[in-house]
Amino acid sequence: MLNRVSRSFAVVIQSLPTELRDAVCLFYLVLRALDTVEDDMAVAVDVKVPLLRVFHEKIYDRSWKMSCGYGPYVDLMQQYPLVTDAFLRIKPMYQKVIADITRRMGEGMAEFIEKEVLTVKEYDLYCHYVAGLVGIGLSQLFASSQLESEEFANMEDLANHMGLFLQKTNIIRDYLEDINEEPAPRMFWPKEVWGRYARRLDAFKAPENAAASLGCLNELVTDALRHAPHSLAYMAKLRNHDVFRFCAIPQVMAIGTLALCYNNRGVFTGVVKMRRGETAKYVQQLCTMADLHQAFDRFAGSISARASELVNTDKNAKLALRRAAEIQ
Ligand SMILES: CC(C)(C)CN1C(=O)[C@@H](CC(=O)N[C@@H](CC(=O)O)C(=O)O)O[C@H](c2cccc3ccccc23)c2cc(Cl)ccc21
Repeated sequence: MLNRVSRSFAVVIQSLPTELRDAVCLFYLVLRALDTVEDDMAVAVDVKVPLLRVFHEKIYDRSWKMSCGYGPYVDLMQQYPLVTDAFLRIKPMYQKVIADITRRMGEGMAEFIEKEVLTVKEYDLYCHYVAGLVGIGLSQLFASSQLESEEFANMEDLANHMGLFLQKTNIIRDYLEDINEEPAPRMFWPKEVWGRYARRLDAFKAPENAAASLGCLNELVTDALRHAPHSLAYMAKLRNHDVFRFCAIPQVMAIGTLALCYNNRGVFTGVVKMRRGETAKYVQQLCTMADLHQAFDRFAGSISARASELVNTDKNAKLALRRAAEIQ
């Protein structure tokens, strides 16, 4: 099931120590199911909101399943009792972490079903709900398994930054995929930012708005870079090699994707993704904090180089230079 819903990440989960692998795998599948409910536009709001809020109880109910979702997730939802059977077999202390995060995330998603992301504060709050909480839950699983120290049971701030870094990168990268979504695109770019560059968010697709689209894109990439030093601080505390790789690989992919996106019109015309060859290289060679700093330095350096060329035309270029310097 896991292999069908994720590509490279499934490999990374499977390299976790046995003690954690099943718990993290189930955490991922429970979150995927919750995300499938949130994303399914065919589910009426007055059904979806209560379901998001009660989902943390459904994950204990062997009879629960649902016909919703798209692509590989339809199977996941139809065969959900398989996930529940496995969930009920892991240790109760792991079940509790997963259920508590699912409850907090479901509440947060329900809050945003009928609310647009307007301010950067709401942008951070939405990303906290859908990704920051994942980091908080993973940290609690790491602590409970005793593969990492007790301090991870209570590291909400740094764990939250880990999630925001990944989620903001996805939101920035997926502009075109999200804006072309039928029937109603759900956009998460904060209006407080894009509203200073255009009257409508879809205006960035038009070539005549290229300069405005790049100004907005660069500001959002610069905002996402804010989280990188905290992600590095979080990962520096990890002691288990497999847990470190599990956390570090998505973070390196994220800063690599941000470097690719910076000042790149490709974000508005096609799909911007790191090449498989490049990602494979990071999956192989990422072992130590030195490797991690080297990877972050490389991508932060690439953003610095381009930002320094924009200092005279892009009002955020100086801030981008400062943010990148904090990382190097
Ligand atoms: C929204 C998200 C960023 C949390 C999704 N998320 C991640 O992005 C995956 C990576 C992933 O799914 N990559 C996709 C590629 C892609 O989506 O572009 C793949 O198929 O390889 O990693 C995260 C993830 C991994 C390790 C540590 C984390 C700390 C805080 C928050 C999330 C953390 C994840 C861990 C768990 Cl348990 C559940 C979900 C996630």
